[in-house]
Amino acid sequence: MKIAVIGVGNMGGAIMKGLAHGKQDELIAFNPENPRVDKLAHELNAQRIVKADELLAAQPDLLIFTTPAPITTKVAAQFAQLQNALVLSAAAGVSIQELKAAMPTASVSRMIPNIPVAVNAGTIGLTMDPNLDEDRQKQLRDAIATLGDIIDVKEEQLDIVGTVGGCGPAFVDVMMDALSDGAVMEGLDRQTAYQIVASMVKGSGALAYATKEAPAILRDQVASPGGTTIRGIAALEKAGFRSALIEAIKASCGE
Ligand SMILES: NC(=O)C1=CN([C@@H]2O[C@H](COP(=O)(O)OP(=O)(O)OC[C@H]3O[C@@H](n4cnc5c(N)ncnc54)[C@H](OP(=O)(O)O)[C@@H]3O)[C@@H](O)[C@H]2O)C=CC1
Ligand SMILES: O=C(O)[C@@H]1CCC=N1
Repeated sequence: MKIAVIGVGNMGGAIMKGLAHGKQDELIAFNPENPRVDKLAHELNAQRIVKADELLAAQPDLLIFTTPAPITTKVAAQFAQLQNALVLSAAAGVSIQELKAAMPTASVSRMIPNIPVAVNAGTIGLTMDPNLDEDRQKQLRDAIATLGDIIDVKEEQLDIVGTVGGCGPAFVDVMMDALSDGAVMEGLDRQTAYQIVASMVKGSGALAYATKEAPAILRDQVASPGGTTIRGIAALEKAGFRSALIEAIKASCGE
């Protein structure tokens, strides 16, 4: 499949890296002049295109929009004449209706991915164009399957899915940074602290994902009676850790 990523910044670059691991696609990096994008395209063996008319001529099968949300419909309008291409937008908060106004004949679907797609461990909330026939739905799903877990959601659920799944890695990064600081304060060297913390988060996520247990049940399995963990949990409660995370989700949702 010929896949053009439109806007090769943090998310577009992560998607390109994840797709490149699959190696079965022809990738196009569409972005204004930028040496960073030239370098990435070179590393991933992707075609580099700067001008809209060149992208039209290349006739991609799938356009993935990872442009800044406020300009996405304007950018999309440049490709309105592309026939038969699938369109998948990752722009947070830009509706299918708005995108269809910019590309009236295109089939437009939306997703909210997250940065771990770069290592094929992403979480992707997907709202498929309801007018796509089964073959085309399969084509689109197969095109992004290698990037990680795909969770089908209604468009109105995409914002909250996007917040938890899309912004979530940054919240976890803050937590990992703080845990590493704590370990360094107790004398561990920083690099070892980062490795331990990343491995621990990976394992905790894998266990929760595999067992589908409520996080509270998993927590109770760690916190031995009279042990060290419950003391740490009490300290987290005192500092308002859980409340801070709930507030973070609310703030990211615009409340
Ligand atoms: N970052 C994330 O984790 C997630 C991001 N998203 C969505 O992805 C989109 C991009 O976010 P993010 O990657 O963080 O942002 P970045 O700013 O890192 O990337 C945006 C990219 O778009 C490029 N760009 C700017 N103008 C144009 C244009 N006219 N045509 C083509 N490309 C253009 C920029 O180029 P240059 O820098 O060269 O100017 C840049 O490479 C947003 O819509 C966001 O909502 C969704 C889920 C998660
Ligand atoms: O920060 C943002 O707006 C984007 C959307 C989800 C994650 N990053």
